[in-house]
Amino acid sequence: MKYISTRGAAPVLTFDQAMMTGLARDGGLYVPETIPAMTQTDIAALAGLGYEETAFRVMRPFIGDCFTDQEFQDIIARAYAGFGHAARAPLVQLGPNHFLLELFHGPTLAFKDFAMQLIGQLFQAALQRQGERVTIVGATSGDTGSAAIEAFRGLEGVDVFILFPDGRVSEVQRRQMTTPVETNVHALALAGDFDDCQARVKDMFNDFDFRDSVRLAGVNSINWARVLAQVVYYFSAATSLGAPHRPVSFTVPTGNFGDIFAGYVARRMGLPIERLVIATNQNDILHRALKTGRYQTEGVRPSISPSMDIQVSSNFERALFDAYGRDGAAVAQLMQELRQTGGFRISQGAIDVLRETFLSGRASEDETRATIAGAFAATGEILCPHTAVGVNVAERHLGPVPMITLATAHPAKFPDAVEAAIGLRPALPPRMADLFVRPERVTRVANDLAGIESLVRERIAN
Ligand SMILES: Cc1ncc(COP(=O)(O)O)c(C=O)c1O
Ligand SMILES: N[C@@H](CCOP(=O)(O)O)C(=O)O
Repeated sequence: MKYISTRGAAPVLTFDQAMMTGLARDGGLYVPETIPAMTQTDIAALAGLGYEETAFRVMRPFIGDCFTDQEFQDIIARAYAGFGHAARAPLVQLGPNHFLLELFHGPTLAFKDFAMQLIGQLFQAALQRQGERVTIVGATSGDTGSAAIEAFRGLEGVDVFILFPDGRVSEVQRRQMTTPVETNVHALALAGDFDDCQARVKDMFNDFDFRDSVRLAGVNSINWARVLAQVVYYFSAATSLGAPHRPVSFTVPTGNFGDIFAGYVARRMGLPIERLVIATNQNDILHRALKTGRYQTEGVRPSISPSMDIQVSSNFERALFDAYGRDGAAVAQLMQELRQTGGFRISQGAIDVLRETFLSGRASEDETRATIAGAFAATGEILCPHTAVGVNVAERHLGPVPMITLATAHPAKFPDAVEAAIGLRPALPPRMADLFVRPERVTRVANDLAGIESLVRERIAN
């Protein structure tokens, strides 16, 4: 299995090389040269299997010969052993033909744990072979950072630097990043928004001198391994509702487009997904792009679903690559236009292709609060604000095909927003009971590439 860049001008890599590389050297994102197909029989055989076995069967064709079957099975087993639910990703019914896929039973209470726990194990195995150190730099609007720190803290051979937008993550998210005591993790509060954090991370990858000298690696969903791990729960959820004999649709609370792109990959592999519905908050660039054909940034507006406060949605590039017939030069041109003018028009052919798979909707702040209140009153289920954005949009797309909305985080990560909607503060699990009394360790940084690079160099030299 080979991996190619969405901009068509970077070296072709194997799975483990693509994983350790992160962003391609032409600025693009790695994708598999071909998407492996699963037959109806392969998919039917997943029904009733445990999550780990499903994960092995779905991901195995993407790995090539980077790991033996036994190594890969052991890696998967270790990755999900710490999850707080036997099913790992349980499905609960929210209403007639509407289901919630609970993805918040991992160690940091968000869907990011599914991928981050796995790539923590994959990195460890790869680094042990190579005997080298790497420097991971990541950008977060709250959840990727805490999941990455949890997965990599204390790991031999790895330093982790996480840039988060100062004052724009929830207190639980911030404390998950700033309270671990391990000296290989570094929480950096940047004066700016998530897009600034993500742009500085990409700048570091595009500064080859810096990139090579610190052996830079990335754990954002620019890393293909992140997306791959998320493909699995689309299969586990769909087969438990009768796939491949019964199609399903998914609604996905969306920001950086990584999670929904994983659903797109599952569909391309043969999983009968009728529609993938993009649910955005008031930062609705993806919804507007689908509706109008123009991808236009507008500046981030802070919301009660802060992890989705994103305008430059990294993985949309992967979807554009396919929609433009895998024409890397065309994608490179769009991305240059985005950098220079803040937007671009999607060609008619490409927007038609995207609309065959994706629908979209936007939930306002009031609609999000009302959805949290409505779901609680009707079912007793407490939704996190991101999940509520998904549920609100999903409710407008219900039909004869079962709809599965991804519940992307635990409500206790966003107690203020939940309390404002239902008057109750959801409790953190007992293992996190002391989160609010642990001392914090954080470094404030300006939105300045050179300053951040020298801080990284200094810290890894000590
Ligand atoms: C809780 C939560 N929901 C939804 C999203 C959006 O996911 P994606 O960025 O993969 O579109 C995020 C951030 O990634 C998140 O943390
Ligand atoms: N919502 C994310 C933003 C980063 O997305 P990623 O999936 O590319 O890592 C977060 O919580 O940090």
